[in-house]
Amino acid sequence: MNVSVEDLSVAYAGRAVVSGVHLVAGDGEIAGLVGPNGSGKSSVLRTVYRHLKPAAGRVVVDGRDVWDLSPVQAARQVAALPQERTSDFELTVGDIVMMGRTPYKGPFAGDSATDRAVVARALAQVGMAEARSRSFSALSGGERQRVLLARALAQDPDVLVLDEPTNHLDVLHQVELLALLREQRRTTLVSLHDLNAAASVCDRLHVLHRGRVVASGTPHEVLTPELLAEVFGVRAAVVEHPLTGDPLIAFDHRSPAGAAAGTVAGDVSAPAARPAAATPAGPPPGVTEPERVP
Ligand SMILES: Nc1ncnc2c1ncn2[C@@H]1O[C@H](COP(=O)(O)OP(=O)(O)OP(=O)(O)O)[C@@H](O)[C@H]1O
Repeated sequence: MNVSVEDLSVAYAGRAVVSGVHLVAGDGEIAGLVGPNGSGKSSVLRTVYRHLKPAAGRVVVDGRDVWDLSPVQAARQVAALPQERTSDFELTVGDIVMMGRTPYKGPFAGDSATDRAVVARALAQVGMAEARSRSFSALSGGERQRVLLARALAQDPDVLVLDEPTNHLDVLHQVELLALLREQRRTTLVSLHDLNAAASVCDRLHVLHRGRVVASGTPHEVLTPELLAEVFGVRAAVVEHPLTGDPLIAFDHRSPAGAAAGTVAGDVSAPAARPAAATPAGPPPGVTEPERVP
């Protein structure tokens, strides 16, 4: 099932933070949203999982604007792992994941055998089957994250929306979560700060900068040293991953992009300049000049 975000604008209390955004996730594709802090990734995703109404534009799933659907229809189509965290801390892990079955239950209906089987499967998929009776509040941040992903999977949606799903996860659990996403073959929109993770898991990337999409394409097309300098303000080489062939970004953790001039390579004592992205000189090839959102 296709998702397309068309000419989307988002505002908080009248202040526009996202403007004129177009992006797509094709049927069964994983589309990644990447961009610096505050670039608008969560705001875009909130409009897809109906947490936030667009100021303008549409979010179209399978040909229909999600904002025209009933809450139950929308919940069967789109499930989210949001950044807003649940406050239902007194519930057990099983209770939390069972919430994902709500769109399939009649009023006052109990849990069916199917509901229980789906919940058990979702917990097993995220490696939390043993924790089913534990209190959600007693879990670590990473464990909670995996339980909330299980809740989204139990919702059996056509479209998954995941806002920073690898937050709090150790590296093995990050790898497992990304592998699980790939296995799902569900249309997925995911925001990720880890660009190497995004390069390996996403079929398509959309780069947000100051509330606008400045580049879209495959990870190979999008993740260039020029874009990384311009948008993220970092110096990096992009090489081929020796194990997977995916783009592998080797960041220069010693100095930001703007510090290159006058800095002796390897001399960490040299003073660092401000990142280039703070005062962009012009767009790199293939990158549309980002405009400031008023
Ligand atoms: N609830 C809110 N009320 C007011 N402003 C908000 C709210 N949420 C986000 N913003 C503002 O909107 C802009 C975009 O924020 P958003 O969270 O969408 O960015 P992001 O790319 O997801 O950032 P991050 O990578 O830091 O999570 C920021 O300037 C932020 O301060």
